[in-house]
Amino acid sequence: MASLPDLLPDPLPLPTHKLNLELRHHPKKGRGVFASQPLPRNLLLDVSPILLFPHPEYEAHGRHTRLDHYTYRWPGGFALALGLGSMFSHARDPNVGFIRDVEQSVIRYVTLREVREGEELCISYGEKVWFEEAESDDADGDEGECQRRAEESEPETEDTVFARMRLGEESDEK
Ligand SMILES: C[S@@+](CC[C@H](N)C(=O)[O-])C[C@H]1O[C@@H](n2cnc3c(N)ncnc32)[C@H](O)[C@@H]1O
Repeated sequence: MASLPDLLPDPLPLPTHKLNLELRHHPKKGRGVFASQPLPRNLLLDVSPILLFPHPEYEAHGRHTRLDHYTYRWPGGFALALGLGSMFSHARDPNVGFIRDVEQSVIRYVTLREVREGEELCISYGEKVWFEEAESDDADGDEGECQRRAEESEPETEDTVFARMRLGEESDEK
């Protein structure tokens, strides 16, 4: 996950996005989404359409490929978030929550608290992840941090609880 072709610019600005965000490469995490501007809490960051792989097709093919690092559990199969949705790194204390909208076949990503300029935007993939979690001070120090120090975090309330909708919450596999 860590390799990035030499010719790709890093960081890569996302000028067509309405917010000032960019993709940055981390040696252990691979690419992730960073805020290039301060963001308020409860801000809709992205509405990512999903591509659904029905169970039989996924079990026969997708499960055995890199796709399996990206998919969300979804009624009827597994879903790949198109666009920014597939680029968010994992954090145990995420600053972004996601809501699966099954009817519209999209996932909405919303900030759970204020985000500083330069902070990484992370969701929670769940309790059990399938990779060795990179420490926030591995490479970028504070710049790569998804988590604020506890004293700076807002207390969890009912409207932040959707961050607990884990990627693969119904499964032991993810
Ligand atoms: C949904 S993808 C995220 C985008 C990915 N980083 C990329 O460059 O395409 C999930 C993968 O990112 C990596 N990853 C995400 N969060 C991580 C973390 N906190 N520590 C280490 N690796 C992480 C893992 O390799 C994981 O399988």
